[in-house]
Amino acid sequence: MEVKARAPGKIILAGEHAVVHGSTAVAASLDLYTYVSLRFPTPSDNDEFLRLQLKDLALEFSWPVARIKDALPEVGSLLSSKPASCSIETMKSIAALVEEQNIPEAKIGLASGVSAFLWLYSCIHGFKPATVVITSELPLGSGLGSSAALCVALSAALLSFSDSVSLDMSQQGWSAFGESELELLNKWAFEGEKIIHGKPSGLDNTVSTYGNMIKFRSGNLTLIKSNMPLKMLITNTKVGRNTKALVAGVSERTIRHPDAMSLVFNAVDSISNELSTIMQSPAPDELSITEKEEKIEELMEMNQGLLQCMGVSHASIETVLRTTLKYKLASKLTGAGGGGCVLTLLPTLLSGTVVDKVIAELESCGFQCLIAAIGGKGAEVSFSGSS
Ligand SMILES: Nc1ncnc2c1ncn2[C@@H]1O[C@H](COP(=O)(O)OP(=O)(O)O)[C@@H](O)[C@H]1O
Ligand SMILES: C[C@@](O)(CCOP(=O)(O)O)CC(=O)O
Ligand SMILES: [Mg+2]
Repeated sequence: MEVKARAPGKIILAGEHAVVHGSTAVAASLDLYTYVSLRFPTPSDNDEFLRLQLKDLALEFSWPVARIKDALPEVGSLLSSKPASCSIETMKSIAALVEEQNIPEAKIGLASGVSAFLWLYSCIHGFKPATVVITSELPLGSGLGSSAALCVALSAALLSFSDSVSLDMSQQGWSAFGESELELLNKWAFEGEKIIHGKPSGLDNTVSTYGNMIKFRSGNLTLIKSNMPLKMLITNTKVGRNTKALVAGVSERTIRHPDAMSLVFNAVDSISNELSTIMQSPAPDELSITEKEEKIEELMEMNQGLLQCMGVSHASIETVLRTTLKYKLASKLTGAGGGGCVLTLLPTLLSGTVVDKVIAELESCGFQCLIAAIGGKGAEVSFSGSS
């Protein structure tokens, strides 16, 4: 029997970075997913390896399970349903296991994702042989939460075959988790995100777990119930960056200028709260939708200004902002910034011709545009094969 789990990426409408420092953020899931399948060999397979295949990257890693047991003896004693943090010592042993795989230098960013995999796998399944296959529709390291989608999909697949979760394996197609299972897999995913991000807020793994649009502050989420359709253009600048380094940079700036940065974070908090109020207020007619969109555009511009104050904008992001402004469209970076993706609100009454023109101009700069549906499903699983 094989389990396949999927978890969505996300966009942050307001509050990235400030959310790490206790401000409110608003985020929504995307209809782009990371998929993780897990299969245990049968005794006749005589396979004593833990195998990880990154399908779209054409990479495969494998470790004899005895080697993992040797390197991480303390993890065996952790085997429980309780999510646990990876100690600095264990992290060093995991780094050695990853290093042995000789990841090509150009793809060395994957090392943190592979480390998160080893931690989650060995905590939940110990030293059992298995084959894990990962594919993703999300661009990696672009602000759309591929790291969280990976950790959520991994936790979902791993927990589905563990004693901590009981699911109806006979169900056909994708099925959702119950409340307590979602809570558990979100906690495990957060532990994985810690390995990739250093100091995550928990926003990305939470929106990937629960889907929808959420308001998030200090580990607590509120679902945003909105009838307002939001159409967002996502522009990928294709400038690579690393969330861990950008989050650390904002923390360093906060240490240098605590009073100023605290005011910046407070301003972001107000922006996120106002945004969520607008999203949830009833929309009886088209005029008021337009008014709401204008307010959201202004809040996006204000949030972008504050992200510039935090030092996480980038020349490529500024190019997107300038280009969309020519068409009177408001944009802001989404995710950690420093490159990556930019959001542009496409108002309901905007003509298709203008949308085509702005996309053509952005793509002529070498950027990649997509319009994705937001606020959809969270983590799900599907079973196949006979047990
Ligand atoms: N499908 C995947 N396979 C392996 N590693 C992944 C995958 N998705 C994400 N990662 C890990 O997450 C990192 C990107 O995370 P991050 O810098 O937080 O950007 P984002 O979450 O915005 O995509 C990658 O460098 C890699 O280590
Ligand atoms: C910058 C931050 O707010 C979001 C990072 O998102 P991403 O990894 O760039 O998709 C960090 C966090 O909330 O943990
Ligand atoms: Mg990330």
